[in-house]
This record gives sequence, C-alpha cells and structure tokens, in this order.
Amino acid sequence: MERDATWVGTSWKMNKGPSAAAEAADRLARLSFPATIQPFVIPPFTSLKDVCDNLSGSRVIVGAQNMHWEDSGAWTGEISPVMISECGAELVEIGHSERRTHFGETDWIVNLKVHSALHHGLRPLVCIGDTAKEYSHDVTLETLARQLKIALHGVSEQNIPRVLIAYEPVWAIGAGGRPADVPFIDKAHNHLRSVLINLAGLEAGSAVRLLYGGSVTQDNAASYSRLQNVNGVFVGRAAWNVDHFHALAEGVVA
Ligand SMILES: O=C(COP(=O)(O)O)[C@@H](O)CO
Repeated sequence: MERDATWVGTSWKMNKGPSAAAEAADRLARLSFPATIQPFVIPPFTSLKDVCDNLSGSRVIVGAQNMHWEDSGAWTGEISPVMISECGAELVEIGHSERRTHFGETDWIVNLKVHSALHHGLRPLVCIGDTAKEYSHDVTLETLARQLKIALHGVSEQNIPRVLIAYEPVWAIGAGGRPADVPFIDKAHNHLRSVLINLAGLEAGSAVRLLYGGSVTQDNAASYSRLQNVNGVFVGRAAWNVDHFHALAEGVVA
C-alpha cells in the first residue's frame, strides 16, 4: 500500500492556559511543515476556540481531549460534541489511558463517544493500550483487539476510515514510562491492522490510520513511524514546546 501523510500530533494534556495556548498556536501557524506530514494539536478545552481561530487556514488540525456523547443536557462539567464543533475543532481524542484510569472511562463509553463524534462530523482519535500487568502476562494483543472491537462496534464500513487509532501502551506513557522497542510496536500494529481488516474488510480496514504513542521523542519517532503499519505518532512531553514539536515532525521525514 502506498504511504499517505504521516500524522504527527500532540496533546497538551492539562498544560497551557488560554494565553500560553494562544501564543503557541500563533507560533505554530507561522511554521511550515513538510508536505508529507499531517500535524495536529490537542489543547485543553479552555483554549480550544482560540487555538482553532489562530490555526484556521493553516495545515495544523485541532482537536479536543475528550467529549460527552450527548449533544446537551444535565451533565455538569461535561463538554458536548456540538460545543467542540462550534469551536472549530475537527478531531476529538477518546479513551486516553489517563481518562480510563482516573475517570473510569470504559470501552463501552468509548464506543458511545465514537458514534457521537462521527455523527457530529468529528474525527475520533481512539486511544487503546495494554497495562503493565497485561503486558507482563502476554495478553497485549488480546487486550488491543478487545478494546478496538468494542470501540468500533456498530460503526459502518463507510465511517471506519474516518477513525484514527492510537496504540499507547500504558506502561510507556508519561514521566515513569518505558519506551517500547521497535519490533514490539511492529508486531502490535501488524496485529491491529489484521483485526481492522477482519472487522471492516480490506479496503476500510487498510484505510484506518494507526498512530503510536508513549514516550515518543525526537530520537525514536522516525524509527516508529517508518514501520509499515504505523501511520504516525502521538506525542506528549517531547512535543509540548512548539519548536520541539516542529523539529520532531521534520525528523520523521528526514
Ligand atoms: O499520553 C501520551 C504520550 O505521552 P508521553 O509524554 O509522550 O509519554 C499521548 O496520548 C500524547 O498525549
């Protein structure tokens, strides 16, 4: 299969308030990215509208870090897909391990959110990943298949290619994380591709973009994104600085 754009994105997680985020977006808008890279950035909700405004007309896609599945209602503290769209975001992250671990997000909730995001024309970026315990018991591939199948349950073959998947081992994420080695990621992503093809058929299953995340840095990003079934990287700490993000994206094509 011919390779299309390599996705390189970052979630700022709970970092950058409105002024820092707007300033970062302004700087991002002035940078040029290689044509083969599809950059994206995911700011906190309080900065979403400003970041979308500052990046409109640029090649950088903007996303939200989470959403509720309902359009509106008595859901104190939640943000709906309608609100996210109104801010101008195109993408929404769903099921990050920090949301699963700290906020009880389950595969079933992820599935509700995926349907809702697609219904509202948002591109879901679904995060899946094995815990350290699942990894040490050698059930990584089963865990990933289960999470993927539930997340995509009931999604039409036509909509499947709109979904982005990020494989992020829980044990590789964050300051205490351990970077995964390349052959392991290769095996996991090849497995994910075969699950997707079984689920949605060759055409739709091959069209889903599979990203890798967890302790991705300027040093290892190219070795990951070069793998046949890795269509990009989803980066945290190493890309929060805009210039580091840009350098990492350039390094992926070098
Ligand atoms: O959590 C992620 C990776 O974080 P790192 O700091 O790169 O380990 C991923 O979802 C991007 O936010």
